[in-house]
Amino acid sequence: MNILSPSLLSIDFNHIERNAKVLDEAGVKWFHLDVMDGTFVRNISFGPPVIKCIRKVTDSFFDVHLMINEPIRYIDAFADAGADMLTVHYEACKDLQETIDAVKAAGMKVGIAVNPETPVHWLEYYINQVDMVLIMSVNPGFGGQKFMPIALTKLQEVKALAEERNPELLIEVDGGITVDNVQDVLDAGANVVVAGSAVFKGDKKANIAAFMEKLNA
Ligand SMILES: O=C(CO)[C@@H](O)[C@H](O)COP(=O)(O)O
Ligand SMILES: [Co+2]
Repeated sequence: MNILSPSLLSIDFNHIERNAKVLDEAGVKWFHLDVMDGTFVRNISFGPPVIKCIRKVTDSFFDVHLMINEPIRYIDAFADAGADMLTVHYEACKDLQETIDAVKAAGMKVGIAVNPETPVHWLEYYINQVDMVLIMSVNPGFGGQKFMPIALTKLQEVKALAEERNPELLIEVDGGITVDNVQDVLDAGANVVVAGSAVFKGDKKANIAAFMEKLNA
């Protein structure tokens, strides 16, 4: 069963309660929450206080994508805000092992995110310690960018590694995913698909239904 994780970066925050309800009713079980610090990426989004507010309007699984330097500093704050999983960037952690251990110790699931230009061979040291690997298919920082095909090769590499060492691994892909290219990422090994603009532009319900059809085919 593949998972759709809509990126709330593209949601209308003026009507967060109503919009969260639309997602829940459309069968969405995960919310992808993009946290940006203006330093690791050239954009600032939101942090724990906003996540805490969203937590009040939904029981969905909170898949929190941390695009922040040294995320280890904020693990307890995100746990308190209601995060279910923290995904930290390989490129943003001084000590990845210590960060993974700290997320687990705080009672959350843990993922590692990898930028488009970062290779994935080193993942073999961590793959059986984490719940998810996130392959970025755009340079992180902004929604609405074009999908980078380099992600397909990396998804295949992660899938092969996971089959050997962690068959339960969630493999997420994030950036530029649409109903037209989602099949390619599923075929390459993704089982969790993030989509922001392709979900929230236009008719949300129809967009989600179109994604669900492909994800559950
Ligand atoms: O992490 C990021 C961007 O850095 C993503 O989660 C995007 O926000 C997804 O948006 P689309 O590319 O689907 O519009
Ligand atoms: Co993201």
